[in-house]
Amino acid sequence: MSTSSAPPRPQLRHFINGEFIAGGKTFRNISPVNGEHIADIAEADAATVDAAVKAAQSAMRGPWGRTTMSERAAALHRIADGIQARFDEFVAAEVADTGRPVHQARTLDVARGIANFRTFADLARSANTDLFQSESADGLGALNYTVRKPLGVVGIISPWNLPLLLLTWKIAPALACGNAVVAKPSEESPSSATLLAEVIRDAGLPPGAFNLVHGFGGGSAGEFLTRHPGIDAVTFTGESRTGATIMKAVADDMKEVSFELGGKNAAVVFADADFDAAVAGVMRSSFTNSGQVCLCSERVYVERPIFERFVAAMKEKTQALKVGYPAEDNVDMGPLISHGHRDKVLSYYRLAEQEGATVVAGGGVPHFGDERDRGAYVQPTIWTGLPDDARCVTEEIFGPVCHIAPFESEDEAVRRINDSQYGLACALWTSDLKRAHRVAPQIEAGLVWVNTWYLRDLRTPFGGVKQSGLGREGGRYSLDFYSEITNICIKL
Ligand SMILES: NC(=O)c1ccc[n+]([C@@H]2O[C@H](COP(=O)([O-])OP(=O)(O)OC[C@H]3O[C@@H](n4cnc5c(N)ncnc54)[C@H](O)[C@@H]3O)[C@@H](O)[C@H]2O)c1
Ligand SMILES: O=C/C=C/C=C(\O)C(=O)O
Repeated sequence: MSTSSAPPRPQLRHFINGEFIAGGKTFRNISPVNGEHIADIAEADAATVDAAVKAAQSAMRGPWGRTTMSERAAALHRIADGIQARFDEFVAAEVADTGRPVHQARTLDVARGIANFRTFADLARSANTDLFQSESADGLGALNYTVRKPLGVVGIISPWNLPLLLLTWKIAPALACGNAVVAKPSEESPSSATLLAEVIRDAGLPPGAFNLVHGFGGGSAGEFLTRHPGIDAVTFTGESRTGATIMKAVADDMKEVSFELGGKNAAVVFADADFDAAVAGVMRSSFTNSGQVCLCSERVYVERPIFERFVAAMKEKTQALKVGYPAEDNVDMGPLISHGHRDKVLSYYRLAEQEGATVVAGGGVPHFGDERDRGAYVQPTIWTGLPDDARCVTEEIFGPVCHIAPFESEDEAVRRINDSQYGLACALWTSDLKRAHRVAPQIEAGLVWVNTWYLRDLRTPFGGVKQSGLGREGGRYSLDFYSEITNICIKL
């Protein structure tokens, strides 16, 4: 087809001080479904990031810095209304960038984008602060109370795996607490963030309250943002090693940081579990979003008496997964985010065989015989037979793959689950709730689900331990992170 008849590709621009601006350099947005060039994205240089930070600082000195909590809550609800009104456009944006199933984009990604704004609008409006009636030497006492004030300008850096969900998970509380924001989405998933900037503009936030810059990490927009002296706090979601790099970048300025990092999460299935529920749950926690969720289970431990039966059941269901186009009926899995990420995942597929794995299912690339063969698809994969110290059992792969191993006792399972540099999430399957209450607190992780996975109450603390993160966000934990808290003592 002649390119002259092809529709013009979208040009995705930065959003600074209430206006969309193009940058000098651009980079390509490539579809992971068929490898086509679908958009061009402006790449922010240091001057562009500086303009965004200065716009945010100016907003803090202007109308946005003088808003009340109620005014901000109303603004967040208007943003949620705006996403709702353009729901299908947000779905299309997420699907174009990531190739995910349309039904997932609808029921998870965009739905949570709306929920994030509504949750923090309501939380901010209803949140209390502390008050203590204190004793004093003269017996007359004192009152101690706290006030929350904005941090100032918050730099938000987000990943590509749940683009809108994870970006709004940070933007909503940051704005609710009265901060101004400069956000940089992943270079792999710029589209829904750009649409969000339109919605925020149309919701009437003052210029500079929210700013969006596109680009890469080191030596590009991400690093320019974290190193900018006008940034008061950085909230980052991404790989652990990136978190360490950012921590070094902000150390001299002692900026507040919140890190949501990598994981090598375990699922543990006891023999007394509801077998079918556990199989269905581990299928979800292994293959949702092509395994590209930080909470996914790449390590599965199954109590010996049901191990063979469990592996057979997982094999059957994994081989039955429908891998295909985002809009196909009943599609279970789309491609990975990019050809580069696919090459990383396939390198682990090869490594597993070198490390001695038994490939129970998958292990390669599906063949479609059409344009999808130019996409970033891999087969959902199951391994057994690897030792706990195998790289495929210790390193985060971030793809549709899990290793299943048997265990003999509860104590052994806990020891092996905790033998990891990561500590983000764990899914525990048992019908014995005394066991659940006994085992869950022993797990070195920020999040433990029992007889479910990725059931989210946005008021709860969310975050990881060890290499999986620093701090907690969610509910009042977000309000505390995105606020400066002052304690005031009044002598009576
Ligand atoms: N714990 C969580 O809640 C959570 C959630 C989602 C994803 N993740 C993790 O994120 C990773 C996948 O996402 P990814 O590949 O986008 O991660 P990544 O670390 O490669 O990139 C994340 C973001 O950081 C930016 N960045 C990269 N280097 C930077 C630097 N030096 N300075 C500033 N910014 C920089 C990128 O441009 C991107 O916007 C996985 O490890 C996954 O476990 C964790
Ligand atoms: O890929 C990681 C998913 C993180 C999810 C959240 O932060 C959330 O559900 O709020």
